[in-house]
Amino acid sequence: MKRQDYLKWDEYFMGIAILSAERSKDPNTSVGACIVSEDNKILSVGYNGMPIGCSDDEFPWEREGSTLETKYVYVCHAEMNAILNYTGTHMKGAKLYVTLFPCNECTKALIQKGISEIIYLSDKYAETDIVKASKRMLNAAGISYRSYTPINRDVVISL
Ligand SMILES: Nc1ccn([C@H]2C[C@H](O)[C@@H](COP(=O)(O)O)O2)c(=O)n1
Ligand SMILES: [Zn+2]
Repeated sequence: MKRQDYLKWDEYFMGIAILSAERSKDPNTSVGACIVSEDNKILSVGYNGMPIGCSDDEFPWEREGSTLETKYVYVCHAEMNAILNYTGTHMKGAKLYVTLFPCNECTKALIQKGISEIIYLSDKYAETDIVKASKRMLNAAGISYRSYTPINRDVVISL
């Protein structure tokens, strides 16, 4: 009889998004993303981080202060990195697994790339206009989004 406690697709791909987030240097919010084809092949992964050539040690990670001394104007979002890291030709019909609901800017890019479903872990900024704008665009574009249902299981990786 086959193993019964294998990871189901949602668990596997959200697990990869969570693991990808562990690469982030953001001290407040680590985000991971995993883009998966219609037939459950991983197309790309990403996490939030500074652009290539912009040192993690020199660019700011502050949340508050003058605009140029906060992270927001520099950091690449996990979803944007996942899109940009993809080296294939098309992602039409693909799904996005992401640990935090996409912002409006990433949502525009996800729509334009043909993403058909978003599965997210946290929606902690749901009350912000940024996320409200994302949902408005996703609703208009007919793209579904759903909250990942945790299975309350620990998967331990010893490194
Ligand atoms: N969907 C998102 C939303 C945000 N991010 C990044 C941008 C920042 O590095 C961090 C949020 O920082 P906070 O304001 O919570 O201190 O997460 C992303 O990659 N994807
Ligand atoms: Zn974004």
